[in-house]
Amino acid sequence: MNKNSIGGIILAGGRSRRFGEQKAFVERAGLPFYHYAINAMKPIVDSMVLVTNDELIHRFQETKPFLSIITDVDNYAGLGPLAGIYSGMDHLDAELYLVSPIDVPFIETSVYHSLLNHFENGVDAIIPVVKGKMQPITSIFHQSLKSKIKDQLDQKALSPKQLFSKANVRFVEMDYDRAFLNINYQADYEQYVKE
Ligand SMILES: Nc1nc2c(ncn2[C@@H]2O[C@H](COP(=O)(O)OP(=O)(O)OP(=O)(O)O)[C@@H](O)[C@H]2O)c(=O)[nH]1
Repeated sequence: MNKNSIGGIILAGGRSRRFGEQKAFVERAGLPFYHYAINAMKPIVDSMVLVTNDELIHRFQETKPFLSIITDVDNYAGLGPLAGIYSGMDHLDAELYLVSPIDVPFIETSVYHSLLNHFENGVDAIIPVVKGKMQPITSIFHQSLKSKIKDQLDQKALSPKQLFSKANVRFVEMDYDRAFLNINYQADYEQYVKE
């Protein structure tokens, strides 16, 4: 793939311990959650990768040709969202990466369009802040962060906050209501998703 392109990374290697069953396959309006992440990015990206784990990979095989399904690179498997982002960057060569978890069933393409408006040369990441809370994995990462993420993973420093302290990050206040709503517990599902 060319440089100066936009890739999509869908983080799908979590264990859903709090939810109690795999969140990716829970449905909103008849569509599994992870499809909302795919659909939000699809109009913008040149290609996309979904990064999961050995246990789940077979369950994602029905998806589309523009989407690669991979697992975290061996050394960092299961180390959290940064491991997934690194693995996605390693698989897809792009300049910018739109990143999404699989538990945001109201995510919209407009979120990514708005974030992209804040990109300029030298920016390493564009991170939304919604109601005062940073949303590090519904965000945009520049390829310049790949080696810094690798350094962090090597040191088992797994927090995005630590990464951002070493990078040129643009934090963008956003006032979306549901787009960033992430479903961690069954109670969240009952309250916000179930119709
Ligand atoms: N590729 C990859 N994705 C991950 C990893 N850990 C978490 N994720 C994904 O990152 C997103 C946010 O993770 P969490 O909300 O903590 O999800 P989780 O780990 O499944 O949930 P809990 O077990 O309840 O903490 C979700 O889309 C997860 O699937 C990982 O080690 N590798």
